[in-house]
Amino acid sequence: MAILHNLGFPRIGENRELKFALEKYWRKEIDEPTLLAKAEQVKQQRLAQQSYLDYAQIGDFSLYDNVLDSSFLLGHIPAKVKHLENTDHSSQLESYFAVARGAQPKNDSCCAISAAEMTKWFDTNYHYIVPELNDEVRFSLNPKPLIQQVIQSRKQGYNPKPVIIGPLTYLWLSKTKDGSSQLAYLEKLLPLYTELLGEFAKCGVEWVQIDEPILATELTDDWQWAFKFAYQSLISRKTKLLLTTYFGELKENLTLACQLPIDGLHIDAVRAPDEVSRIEKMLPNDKVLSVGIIDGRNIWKSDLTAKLDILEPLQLSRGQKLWIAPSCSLIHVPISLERENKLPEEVKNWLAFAVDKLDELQLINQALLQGRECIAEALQNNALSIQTRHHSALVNDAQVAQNMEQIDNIIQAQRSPFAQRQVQQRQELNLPLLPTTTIGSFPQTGDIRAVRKQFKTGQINQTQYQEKIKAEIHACIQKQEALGLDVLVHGEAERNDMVEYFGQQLNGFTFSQLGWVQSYGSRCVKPPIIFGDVSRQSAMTVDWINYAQSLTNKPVKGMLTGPVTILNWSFVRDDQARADTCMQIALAIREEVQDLERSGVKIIQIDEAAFREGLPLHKQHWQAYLDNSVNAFKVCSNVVADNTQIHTHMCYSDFNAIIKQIAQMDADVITIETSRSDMALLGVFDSYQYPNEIGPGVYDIHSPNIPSVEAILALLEQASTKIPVENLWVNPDCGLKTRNWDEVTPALKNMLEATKIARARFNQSVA
Ligand SMILES: Nc1nc2c(c(=O)[nH]1)N[C@@H](CNc1ccc(C(=O)N[C@@H](CCC(=O)N[C@@H](CCC(=O)N[C@@H](CCC(=O)O)C(=O)O)C(=O)O)C(=O)O)cc1)CN2
Ligand code: MET
Ligand SMILES: [Zn+2]
Repeated sequence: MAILHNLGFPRIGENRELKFALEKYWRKEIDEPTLLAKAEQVKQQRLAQQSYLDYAQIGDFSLYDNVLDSSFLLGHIPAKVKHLENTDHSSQLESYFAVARGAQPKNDSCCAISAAEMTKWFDTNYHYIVPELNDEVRFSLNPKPLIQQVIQSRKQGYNPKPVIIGPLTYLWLSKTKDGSSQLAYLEKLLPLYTELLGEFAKCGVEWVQIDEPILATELTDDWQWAFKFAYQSLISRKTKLLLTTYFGELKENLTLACQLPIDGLHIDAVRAPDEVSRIEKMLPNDKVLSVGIIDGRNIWKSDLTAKLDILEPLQLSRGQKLWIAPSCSLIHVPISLERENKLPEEVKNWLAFAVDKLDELQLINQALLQGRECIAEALQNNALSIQTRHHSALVNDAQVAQNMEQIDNIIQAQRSPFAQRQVQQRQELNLPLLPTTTIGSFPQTGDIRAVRKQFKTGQINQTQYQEKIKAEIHACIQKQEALGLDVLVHGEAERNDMVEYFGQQLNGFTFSQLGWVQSYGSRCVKPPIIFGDVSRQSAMTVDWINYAQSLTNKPVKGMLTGPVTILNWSFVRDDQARADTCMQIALAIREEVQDLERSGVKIIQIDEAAFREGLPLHKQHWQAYLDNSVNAFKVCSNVVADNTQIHTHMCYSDFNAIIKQIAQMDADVITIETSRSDMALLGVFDSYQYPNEIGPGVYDIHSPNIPSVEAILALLEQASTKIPVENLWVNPDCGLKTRNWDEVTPALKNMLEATKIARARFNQSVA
């Protein structure tokens, strides 16, 4: 028998209770105790859902983000929010949310607090709040909230295993403004970890889970050395340390990980199956080997027989020291299949969500304890379900296979050089210097969602729904005209989500009803499930765009989501190469691009928001991913005439390593996220002399703060030092769907005002 444990569990609540409570709290509709009571209910619910595990994780719950929680645990709180503490009550919630979301000035204070930077958690669609390191940093441990949870869970009869982010991963995720090494802060940080482990020991904690996922990335010598140094310094602790790695192979860090002075090592046996036996040999026998055997990143049922084939020999060699768990935290998958009643039965039988995965773990453990015979029936059913999936008629489409044969030819096609296209597009569009636009979505108001819900539940019919959405589009166009934007959008009111919306109209996709996965803070997504060959049924966006264009003389952008993003934000079939699924999607989007162009649309935006996030953690795999991703974009875009302008949009991206490939995509205009990082990202576009047009986001849409004219102007000035003014566009960071109109209207007004001033200045300097 092995020890069963988990690394992390979804925290948004089965009915997204936490999301709704947070948003009510932010709107000041509920007070802090009510929010905390709701959070407590969700915490209890998730503990109960995992009650049969040998250890209960404590500390993997969070009100916003667990990296931000770590910052508060370590007393690493930006100076700009410190004045919010020590007010009338002792809670840190106000400063906590101020870091996460920014805060508006109060009557008595001067300025708005901008939100901290947010970025992607490794190669996932989860976003964390980036800790900022500077000379002012003074760490000071604040263990109370965590310790209280440990004590409480023990009282409830659980065996708590606190989860913390390890010191190296914490620093690696942090950012120094001047680009100096984060490792300079390690010595300051380590005593806090020692102290924290001491606190855990005092309340009888046996095991602490310490997450160091950066061991699955390429580490330079100084980081490798820092690992040895750091864990050596934690050696005198009284609790045992389970060091967890996940999301990939350890590769050149494998020996290091096996030799660290820790008590147990968790490895991702799903993404790095070939390393398991090497690690088993290298990891000293007195240490726990925790095998992440169930896929925490995807939703397919495990092949239990194959899993047992891996685990049984390990059990023989490692005995009591074998632990089993999902490969990584389960926050990346939905909670439970049980209440899903609209999935096609056949497909549902192929799936496992978080609690179903823990059930699989239990079955596996039973077989390890009593032999496979004792779960013979379960194994048989499992094998049957795996088999039917492979042979199902739902999965394989001969027409798609035939279309895919053309793909190499399609990729070869070339548009004219950019300089030539630019001339034609300028004639065609006749836009002013610094054209202004937005990224696509406008506020998804409660009203719009309520109408969609009414349509979904049959309270209104399709015509009524369409009329309502048309009215929204109409209002949205009018507002943009009133603001004076140059290139308009229809606003995406008809889309529940930029990926789900397309998936719903493509063959090969299916959807859960309640399969929400946290993306950041209170925001969730319901990733589509790609189970079969993908193809387009009919036009997906053309009527909406044409309707919007019929209302204005300004150009309206056609708005599509690109294949790489659809792929990266879906649960993807694991029975064929991801690259092939990606190309199938690309062919479908290409057809849509053709239809839009034929209908007279002059600008088509193909969003590749998740382009960077899909980059493999190891460089060795980059080339294949990037080649395929660039080709997929070309498949979508190289079909249009030179005077049709192709835009793309990317967010949260560190483009340094991939600028060459972004240039190869050869979009006529790219809009990117830069404002939270103060245009730092633009340096790379400059040094590479990125030849095409660029719209660096001039304000942060993830914060409710309204950017001032001066702030926008300053960013524009900064951008103009890196990018030729003739090639600059002016736009927000990202889509506006998460904001409300009271935030959007004044923000865009300021953006346009700043543009006016900038145009006057730049026109002068050009003349
Ligand atoms: N897939 C994806 N990933 C992404 C992004 C993205 O846009 N999509 N953007 C970046 C940032 N991440 C984001 C993720 C989610 C949201 C977001 O706004 N999500 C919405 C849900 C969107 C959605 O599907 N909405 C449904 C409505 C779902 C709903 O809650 N309906 C209510 C009823 C209406 C209500 O009371 O709100 C219900 O069923 O009970 C719809 O419009 O139809 C949310 O959490 O609130 C924004 C950004 C990166 N990753
Ligand atoms: C996360 S990228 C968002 C792009 C999309 N067109 C929008 O404006 O919402
Ligand atoms: Zn975006």
